[in-house]
Amino acid sequence: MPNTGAEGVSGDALQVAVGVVRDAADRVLIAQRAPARHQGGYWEFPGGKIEPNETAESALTRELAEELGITVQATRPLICVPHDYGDRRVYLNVLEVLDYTGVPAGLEEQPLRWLTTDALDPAAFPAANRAIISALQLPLHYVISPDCTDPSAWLAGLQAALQRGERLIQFRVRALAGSDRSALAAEALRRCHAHGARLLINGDAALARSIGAEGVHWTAAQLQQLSRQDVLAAGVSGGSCHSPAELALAESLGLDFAVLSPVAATRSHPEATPLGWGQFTQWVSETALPVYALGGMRPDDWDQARAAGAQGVAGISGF
Ligand SMILES: Nc1nc2c([nH]c(=O)n2[C@@H]2O[C@H](COP(=O)(O)OP(=O)(O)OP(=O)(O)O)[C@@H](O)[C@H]2O)c(=O)[nH]1
Ligand SMILES: [Mg+2]
Repeated sequence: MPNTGAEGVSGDALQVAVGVVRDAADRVLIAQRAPARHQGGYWEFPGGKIEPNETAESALTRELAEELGITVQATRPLICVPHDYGDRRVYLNVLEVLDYTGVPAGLEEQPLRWLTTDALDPAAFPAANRAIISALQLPLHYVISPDCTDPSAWLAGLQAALQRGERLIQFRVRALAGSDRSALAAEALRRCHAHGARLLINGDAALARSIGAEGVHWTAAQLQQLSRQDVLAAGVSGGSCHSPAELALAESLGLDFAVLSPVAATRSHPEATPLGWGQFTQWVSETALPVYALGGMRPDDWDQARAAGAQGVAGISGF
């Protein structure tokens, strides 16, 4: 996992290991921080400071034994979140606990709750946790639609993706205009909702609003012109990024996630120089946002993307 321990871009930030513990009903465990502690009163995911000789996983194993009385057996990185509280800079290394023994109990008298990920309200958590909650609510795949010349073939492709289990779709249709385009978007949204999937409209907040889509996918050019109000009004916001500066802008605008490309060479953008996983990992470690890897990705590449610090993979062909 990127940037665990005292080295790297996080500088002198306090390194913290944070765990997402699930029950058999797939609810996640949260605990309330005592009033006198840093960010006291807020709810948190259990965890604590990483000692100098520990990895994020070994620190989490120790903290969850101390705080909850459980034994962690297996973890997987979810997201890393750098955050500056003003009085303290933290770098949260968030791990999903895939397997544990024991029954979690509040051994430090902290109140505990189990919630579905949909029920997690960022306002109840420290500010850094907004990114963790976004990551928990976003799937491993982000499907970007191909352009549309034949609406019935296009809809059949969408239907196949939904039937395969895809749950986050970007409507990226530029070859149609006017009522043809809005009718296709409305039909796409209807089909998405029939499968519990969310639809983001590429570059067109007005269309998203008029059909009631979940949100907008902003182009890199649009990010340069946007305000935080535009982002708030859009619902769920994703954005296209190609550099650390664009990732920082997306984060400061309050987007929910970013897509960083191109990771590998692609036919759709032959002129662009691929980042490779090394550059990708470095840049992603510096942003709090969940980031999808785009460019030459296949659906099965999600675990390699996760290991590089990504939320998952995005793509058009093959998805
Ligand atoms: N455990 C945890 N810490 C978080 C979360 N979000 C967040 O910003 N933090 C910050 O991470 C820092 C370290 O966490 P901690 O206070 O649990 O550390 P710890 O268990 O070692 O506690 P201690 O200070 O009692 O020894 C705190 O500044 C806390 O505000 C979260 O979801 N879980
Ligand atoms: Mg703690």
